[in-house]
Amino acid sequence: MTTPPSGTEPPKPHPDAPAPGSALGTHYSGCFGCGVDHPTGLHISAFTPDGLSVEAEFVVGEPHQGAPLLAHGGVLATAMDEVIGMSVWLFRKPYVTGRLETDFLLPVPVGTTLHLRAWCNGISGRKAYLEAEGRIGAPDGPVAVRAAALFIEVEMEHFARHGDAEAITAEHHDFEVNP
Ligand SMILES: CCCCCCCCCC(=O)SCCNC(=O)CCNC(=O)[C@H](O)C(C)(C)COP(=O)(O)OP(=O)(O)OC[C@H]1O[C@@H](n2cnc3c(N)ncnc32)[C@H](O)[C@@H]1OP(=O)(O)O
Repeated sequence: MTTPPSGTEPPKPHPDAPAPGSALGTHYSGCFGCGVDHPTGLHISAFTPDGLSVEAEFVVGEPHQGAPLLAHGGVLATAMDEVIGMSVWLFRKPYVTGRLETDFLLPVPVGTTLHLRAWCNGISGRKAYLEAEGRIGAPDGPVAVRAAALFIEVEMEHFARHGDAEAITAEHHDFEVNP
């Protein structure tokens, strides 16, 4: 379910994608993954090297423990969800996570800087097929976490109907999507 149908091409950069090297802001200051105002969130900040993928660092701290001095798997899955969500926004449509598969390959000690990367393998209709990885200590360090995801395109109305779309658009004018 997270593999694109055969024949699906990897996407090209959207004409309005941020320029290569651009930092990506938070989509909502209260977001648990990237919100700058979240008191206990992951505070992930990211950039895009190429308008197609996202890179970020996540420092695993004591609030993220599962076993003593080791990261909680659910926190690591959240970090994967976040960078994948940031990467699919490069295509300038709102998406939500439909399915998120996570492989935990190595324990991640508190104090680790996890180097995250997310990219899109293809978009078919409303479905975007994405992957992410988290490497320990360096961009070419050992892979500790891998994720594959299916994100589903929604209308902005999804956030208004189920949540508070105005809170997003008030902070982030990129989200004033006019389909
Ligand atoms: C403004 C931007 C803000 C960005 C925020 C990013 C935050 C980070 C990412 C997240 O964590 S998002 C929060 C967690 N996710 C959710 O809350 C989504 C909850 N689920 C839903 O709202 C709906 O189930 C969903 C919008 C995903 C789909 O409902 P729909 O009624 O619009 O579509 P439908 O159920 O017909 O599914 C469309 C297609 O996707 C497929 N699909 C949907 N969910 C699936 C699933 N879980 N696994 C596999 N396939 C799935 C479905 O089979 C179908 O395939 P086909 O077109 O081939 O028939």
